[in-house]
Amino acid sequence: MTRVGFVGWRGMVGSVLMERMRAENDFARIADPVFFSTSQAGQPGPDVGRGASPLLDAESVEALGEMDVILTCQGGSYTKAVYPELRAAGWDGYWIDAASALRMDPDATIVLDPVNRPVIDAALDAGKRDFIGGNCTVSLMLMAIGGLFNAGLVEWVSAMTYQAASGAGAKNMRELLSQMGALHGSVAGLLADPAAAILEIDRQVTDCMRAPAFPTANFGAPLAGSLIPWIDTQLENGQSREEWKGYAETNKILGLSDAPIPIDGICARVGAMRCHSQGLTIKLTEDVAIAEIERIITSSNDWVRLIPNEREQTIRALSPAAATGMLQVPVGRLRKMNLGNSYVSAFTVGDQLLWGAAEPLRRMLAILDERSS
Ligand SMILES: NC(=O)C1=CN([C@@H]2O[C@H](COP(=O)(O)OP(=O)(O)OC[C@H]3O[C@@H](n4cnc5c(N)ncnc54)[C@H](OP(=O)(O)O)[C@@H]3O)[C@@H](O)[C@H]2O)C=CC1
Ligand SMILES: N[C@@H](CC(=O)OP(=O)(O)O)C(=O)O
Repeated sequence: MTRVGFVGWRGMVGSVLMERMRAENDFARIADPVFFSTSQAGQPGPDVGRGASPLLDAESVEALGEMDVILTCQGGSYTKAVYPELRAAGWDGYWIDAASALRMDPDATIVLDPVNRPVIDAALDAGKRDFIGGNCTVSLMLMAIGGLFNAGLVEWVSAMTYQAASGAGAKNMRELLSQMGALHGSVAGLLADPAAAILEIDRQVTDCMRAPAFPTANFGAPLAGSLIPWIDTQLENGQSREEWKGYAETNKILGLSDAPIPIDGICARVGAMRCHSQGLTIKLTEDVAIAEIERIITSSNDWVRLIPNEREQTIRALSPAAATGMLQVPVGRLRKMNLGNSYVSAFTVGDQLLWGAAEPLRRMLAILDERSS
């Protein structure tokens, strides 16, 4: 690959991407990595092994138009503003994007290559140029149980999610910690006294959480010590946009949009930092033994980790505390449900900044390199 332009590289998702690219020595494969910024043009860019060059203006269609590939983690507003102008100016390079803006565009492909490499290859063969990372919750669900979909064993899925603060952005992660600190601070004296009444501690914590001074500017509601059962905007059918993405994006990723598999559930924000968790009810197309389901899941990609459905292993390995910062995607609590033999439960956890955001983009760049060499 010759000229690859990076936009949004210093944000939260972009920083994770940079870390991963450095760790995998990806920059060695790029002849000319070029770094852009919407706010710091002219300042020194990152040194990825060739010294630091000045940042270019991320809003300059002329400078962007020089790139063979543009990878952006800058966000949907940026994509909506810059992408149409760039294409209108005749740019026909590859556009790789973390934002949702272009995902459902008919010409765009949602990338999650351990699950949909054939869909990506077919799009490249057809001359497609837009490759977009999927919604974090969807990508993590498919990293966990994509094998069952690809084996044709899924009739429908209900996904109940427990999503981390990071999905809402860096400011929200800070706000979650501020909320935690405020709650602790409101009862620190009582906590130090083992004889203090727990119901008094609880009353003061609740008062703190409901007080106008409690920091909720970003979430709009308390998250620490509570949860928020709504993510993203409201649709007319009563779904949240995050819930809608579960159906629309899963089927697009799998190339099933003509005969979509029903997927629905409720998405909730919880006080985890950067790992999304999901409790899944899977209706199988046939009665398959749990051992066979486990075999299909474990053999579906190199990152999924089966956690036996036992208490000790589950509480040790199937949690945001265990999965954060890891590329492995643990999945467990697999069992047949009382609902009938073709109903299986599963619980999965994954780092939403890795497979949920940066990793599929990094790998798409590697696929372009692999196919060009
Ligand atoms: N957060 C998530 O979980 C996910 C996000 N996405 C997509 O990625 C987009 C970016 O998300 P995210 O990385 O969380 O956004 P950030 O707010 O962390 O970063 C976005 C941009 O803000 C600018 N910026 C301004 N001040 C700072 C600062 N102090 N430190 C770093 N950057 C700063 C940078 O652009 P500049 O250099 O131009 O000023 C940066 O690229 C989202 O809008 C979304 O579309 C996709 C999947 C998951
Ligand atoms: N909406 C996700 C994060 C995200 O950025 O999703 P998307 O890439 O689909 O906009 C969350 O809050 O957890």
